[in-house]
Amino acid sequence: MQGIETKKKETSSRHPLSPGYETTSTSKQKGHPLNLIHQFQNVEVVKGINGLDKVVLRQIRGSSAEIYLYGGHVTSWKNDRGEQLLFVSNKATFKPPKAIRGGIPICFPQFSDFGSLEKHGFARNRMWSIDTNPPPFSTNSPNKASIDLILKPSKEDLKIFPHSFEFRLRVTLAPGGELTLTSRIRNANSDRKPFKFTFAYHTYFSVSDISEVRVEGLETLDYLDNMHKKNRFTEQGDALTFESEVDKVYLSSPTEIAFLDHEKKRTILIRKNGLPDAVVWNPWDKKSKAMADFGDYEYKLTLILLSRWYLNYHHNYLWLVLMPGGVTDMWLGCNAAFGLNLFLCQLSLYIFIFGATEDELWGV
Ligand SMILES: O=P(O)(O)OC[C@H]1O[C@@H](O)[C@H](O)[C@@H](O)[C@@H]1O
Repeated sequence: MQGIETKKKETSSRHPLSPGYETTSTSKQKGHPLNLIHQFQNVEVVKGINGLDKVVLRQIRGSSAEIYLYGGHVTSWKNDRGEQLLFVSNKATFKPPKAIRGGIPICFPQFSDFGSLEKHGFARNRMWSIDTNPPPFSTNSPNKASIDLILKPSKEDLKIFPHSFEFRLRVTLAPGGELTLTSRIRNANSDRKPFKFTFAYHTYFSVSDISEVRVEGLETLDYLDNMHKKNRFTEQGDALTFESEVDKVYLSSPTEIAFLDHEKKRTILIRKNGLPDAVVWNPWDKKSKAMADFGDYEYKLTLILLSRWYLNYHHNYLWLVLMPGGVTDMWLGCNAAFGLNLFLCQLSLYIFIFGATEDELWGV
């Protein structure tokens, strides 16, 4: 009884994009702020696991995506058949300060443990906020469901990373179910100093069985093998398949990578921009057992494919340097298609590209 009353009170007093808000007939009344911002029509903010706020994006044909404000973390991406395309561990804690295991963690301002910050940086375990007044979309893409999340450093963050920044994460779900994440990072230092950072989308995809998966687009590339002292090798063969632990960093990887799941008869296409490295990681059985928030056999159910800015050439890694007032965009688009015919998928990818150019994404 108490709970119901509280919810009523909160719902009526809150902005439609604030936590706890649900789309009701009342919210659709004329003049309601929700009706004034077209791109918010398919957006809902609800309570997720452990009471954490999450944004739900929906498309009319049935696809959806979920983003936790904790970490600016995409935890769900479903196609119009309702099939989950991302992996989240059954053991994921959804409890700060631990990052959520699975989905798409954002690694910023540091990738891995190369630097003085905590591993993979702090963005994945901070609370992000919703920007209710984001830059507009251009008129020829009115049907995208989209949310802009913002992360700015707290006083505590500035003690360990003394740079003022604004990180805008735009998550977009197109009518065909394509998911796009765009990260716009701005240097807001008032002392006019540049800062440097590394970055990654640490994407955990859901697969039927890792041994049934083939990755295309990385063959013949040079890679650094994290399992062999980061030594440099050249990939041989047609496509990547999996039969043991893998942790490889492909250098200068193409903007398009695909993986095919034979059992699910599904192809996922990944298109990235501003992210030259592609990391393929699967902990396999031994390492899985050592991770408290990862099931012993869940390595079979996920393909972890990171798109990152890091460029580690035998430890002489390059940071991305951002000048004062400067911005940089890095985006990742994923599109799921049925069947294992890459040509057909590329066709749909190109439709996707024309449907979501960078300019269009930012409405410029
Ligand atoms: O457990 P974390 O901090 O999420 O890191 C997961 C993994 O991230 C990968 O990027 C690294 O290559 C692995 O070595 C690491 O174990």
